[in-house]
Amino acid sequence: MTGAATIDIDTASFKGSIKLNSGLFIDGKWVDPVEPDSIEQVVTTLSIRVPNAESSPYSCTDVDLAATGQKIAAVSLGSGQDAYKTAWGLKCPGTQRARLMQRLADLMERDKEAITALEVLNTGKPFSVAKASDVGGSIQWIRYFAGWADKVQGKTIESSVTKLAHEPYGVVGQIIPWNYPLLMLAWKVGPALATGNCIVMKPSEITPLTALKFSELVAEAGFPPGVFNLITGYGTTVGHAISHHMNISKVAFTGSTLVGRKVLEASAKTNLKVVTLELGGKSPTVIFDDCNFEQTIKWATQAMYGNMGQSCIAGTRIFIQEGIYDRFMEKFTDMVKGLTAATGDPFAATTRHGPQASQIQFDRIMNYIASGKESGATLHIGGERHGTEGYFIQPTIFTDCTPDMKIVREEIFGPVAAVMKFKTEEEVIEAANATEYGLSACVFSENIGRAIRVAHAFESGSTFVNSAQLTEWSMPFGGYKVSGIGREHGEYALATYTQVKAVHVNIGLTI
Ligand SMILES: NC(=O)C1=CN([C@@H]2O[C@H](COP(=O)(O)OP(=O)(O)OC[C@H]3O[C@@H](n4cnc5c(N)ncnc54)[C@H](O)[C@@H]3O)[C@@H](O)[C@H]2O)C=CC1
Ligand code: BAL
Repeated sequence: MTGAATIDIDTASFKGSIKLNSGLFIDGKWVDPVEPDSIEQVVTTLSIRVPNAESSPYSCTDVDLAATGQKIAAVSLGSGQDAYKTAWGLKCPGTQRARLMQRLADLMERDKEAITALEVLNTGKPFSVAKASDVGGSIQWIRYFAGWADKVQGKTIESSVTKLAHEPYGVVGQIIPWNYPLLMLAWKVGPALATGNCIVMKPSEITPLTALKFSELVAEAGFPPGVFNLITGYGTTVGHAISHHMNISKVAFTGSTLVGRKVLEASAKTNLKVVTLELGGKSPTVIFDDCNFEQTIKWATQAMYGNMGQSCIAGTRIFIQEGIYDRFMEKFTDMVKGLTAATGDPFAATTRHGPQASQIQFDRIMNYIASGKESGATLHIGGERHGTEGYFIQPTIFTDCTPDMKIVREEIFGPVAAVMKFKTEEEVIEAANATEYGLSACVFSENIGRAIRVAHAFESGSTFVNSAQLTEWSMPFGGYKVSGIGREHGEYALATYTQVKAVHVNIGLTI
C-alpha cells in the first residue's frame, strides 16, 4: 500500500535514515494498487532484507514494504498514454527534455550516498563498487542521453522532397533484472526519455528499492506526470501484462534468454510491438602466451568475478595458451585467494566481493558447482559456501573443462570460472565461438595484429582487446545469436526508441 517506509542504516559506509515510498508510481503520483478482483491482477511484494548492524552484518531482518494485489492496465497504461499526447514527446521540445534529464541527474548526484546504500541493500554488492559503477554510471548514462535529447532529428531526401521524421513510439515498456538494478534502469530510461517516449518500468521483484527512489527524483525533477511510471511486481504478472499490452508499442527487456523468448512471443501474439532484448552470455576470455601478463591477470579476474559473477558479460570461459598456462594459473589462484579474503560485509570498506543477490541465485550456482564436480572437471579452488550465513559463495575455478560440460555451456551467473588450455589461434577461435551466446569476448595479446584478427573473429556483439567489460554510454551494446536483439547505448539506442515516418511533400507535381 502507499505510504513511506523508513529504513535506518548504520554501517561503516553509510549512516542515516532513508524514507522510501512503497506504492506504485503512476501518472506522477504514488498510488495504491487497485482491487485484486480485476482482470489483470498482480501481487506486489517488496520485501527487503536490512543488515542488522548490532550483530553480524549478514543476519537479516525482513522489512515488508508492501504486499498487495493490483490491476495495472487501466491506471498505469491509460495515464501513460494521456501524458504522451498532452505533455511529452512531440509536445515537449528536446531542449526542455534535456533540462529535465540533467536536473534528474543532479538530484541523483545529490542523493548519491543514500541511493548507493539502497543499492547495496538491494543486491549485496560492495558499497564502493555500487557508488562508483552502479550509481555513478547511472548518472553518467542519464547525462549522456540528456545530451542527445535536442539532437534527435530527421532528414530530408532532396530528390523526392521527402521529410523523414524520427518519432517516439509513445508508451514503451521496460523490464529489467536484479544484477544492476539502477544501472539497467538508467540504460533504458536514458534513450527513452531523450527521444520523448513515456515509460512503464518494471524493476525486478528482487531489487525494487533504487527504482522507487529514482521515481521520487523523477517527480522532484519536474517531469510531466505519466512520463515515467513504475510498476513493481512479479514477471509472470506485471512483466506478462507489459509484454502483452496492446497500447505499449515497444518493449525493452534485459534478463534471461528464457524470458526474452516469452517477451518476443507475447509481441507476436498481440500487437507486434517492437522488442529489444539484452540476454545472457557465456563469454570467452582468450589469453595468448604473448600477453602482458600482469595486466591480463587483473583484467581476467575482474571480468570473471566482478559483481560476484552476476554479469551478462562475465568472462566465464577462460582459454589460456599452453606456454603460460601454469604460470597464469598460479597467479590467477593467488588473485582468487585475495578476493576470498576480501569477501564479506558489503558496507565494509575492505570488501571486494559480496554475496549473490538472492537465495534462488545462490541455489542455482551451488547446483552448477555440483554439476561441475560430477562432470569430471577439476575443482581447482573454491566451490563452497563462504561463511555460514547469507548468500556468499567462494570465488571458484574449475580446470580440465571440456565443451560438453554444463558449466562450460550454460550461463551460471555466479563466481564460477571454467578454465581450458589451448594451442593455436584457429583452435581457440572455434572453441570460443562454440556457444549459442554472443554477447562479449576478450582477447589478450601484445601481437596487435593477432589481437584485432581474433576480436573480429569472435561471434559477439562486443569484443575487447587487452581489456574487459568497458561498456560505455556511447558504445553500442547488445548480443549476437541468443544473446539478444538490438543495441543499447549511444546513437544506436536512439534508433531503437524511434520509428521513422516518411512525409512525402509535393512541391509542384500535378496530375
Ligand atoms: N542478461 C542479464 O543481464 C541477466 C541475465 N539473467 C540470467 O537469467 C537467469 C535467471 O534470472 P532471473 O531473475 O530468473 O531472470 P528473469 O529473466 O526471470 O528476470 C528478469 C526480469 O524479467 C521479469 N520476468 C520474469 N518472467 C517474466 C515474464 N514471463 N514476462 C515478462 N517479464 C518477466 C522479472 O520479473 C525480471 O524483472 C540468471 O541466472 C541469469 O543467467 C538474469 C538477470 C540479468
Ligand atoms: N546486463 C548488462 C550488464 C551486465 O550484466 O553486465
